Amino acid sequence: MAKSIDVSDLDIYYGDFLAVEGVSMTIRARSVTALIGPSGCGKSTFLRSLNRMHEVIPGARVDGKIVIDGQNMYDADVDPVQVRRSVGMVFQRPNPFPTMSIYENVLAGNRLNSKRMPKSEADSIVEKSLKGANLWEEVKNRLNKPGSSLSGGQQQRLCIARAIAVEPQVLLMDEPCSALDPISTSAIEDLIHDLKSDYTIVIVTHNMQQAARVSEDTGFFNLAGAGKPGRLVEMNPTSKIFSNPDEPSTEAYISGRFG
Ligand SMILES: Nc1ncnc2c1ncn2[C@@H]1O[C@H](COP(=O)(O)OP(=O)(O)OP(=O)(O)O)[C@@H](O)[C@H]1O
Repeated sequence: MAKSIDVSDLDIYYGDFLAVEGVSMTIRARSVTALIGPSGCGKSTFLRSLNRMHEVIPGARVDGKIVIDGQNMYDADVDPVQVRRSVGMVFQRPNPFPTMSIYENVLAGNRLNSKRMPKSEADSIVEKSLKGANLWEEVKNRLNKPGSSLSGGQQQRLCIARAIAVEPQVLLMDEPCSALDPISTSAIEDLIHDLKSDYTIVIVTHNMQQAARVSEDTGFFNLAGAGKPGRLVEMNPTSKIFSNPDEPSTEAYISGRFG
């Protein structure tokens, strides 16, 4: 079940360095939220805080709340491994396990999480996930070939299949198309469109057209100045951000005047 996410007063640190300050936003369930802004304003840092990947960096921490389904993910009794299971992530560069088969790549998260699984159940997860990632038809006859035998765009769809195989509630995507050609990018964008009926999706992108094409809501992050933390300047429906934003700096950024 897709869930909405309520972020309040979130500060994100690397040691003493405050990288992102005072973010509050609601990310709607079953919709796509795009995060845009100039380099270094903290988009990826914020994204990683949404599934507690940020804290794997020594000294990294957050203050504030991220509530999913009534539960603050940063409460002391919440297991970060469980959070990462329910909030999946897809990275900039496709990162399938290169020597592992396509079949085993899809199951990698399930194998980590669970007990032994009957072959029939594994087969059905693999088929369902690859269908969900729009990759099944292309690979169904070569499931035992290595993940590295696929094209870059196929590898990224394989990573999406791996992420959805554990049935997360939320899917985070950090510039998922930046290493892909336009045709593969278009396939991933179509896939994002299909996936949003089941998942809450948050995507970081440098590509304004992509944000406009795929998302319902957009958050614009910016730095108040050199050495200052990144902040969420404006969060609004994507159509408004790209036609009539509230803030002059959003307008300046989307019209290419900086960043
Ligand atoms: N592992 C780290 N340790 C210390 N500081 C970091 C680390 N990762 C990022 N930062 C700093 O945090 C700030 C935000 O970086 P982040 O990568 O989140 O920005 P971004 O908006 O995603 O940038 P880009 O668009 O270039 O990917 C930057 O000042 C960056 O130097």
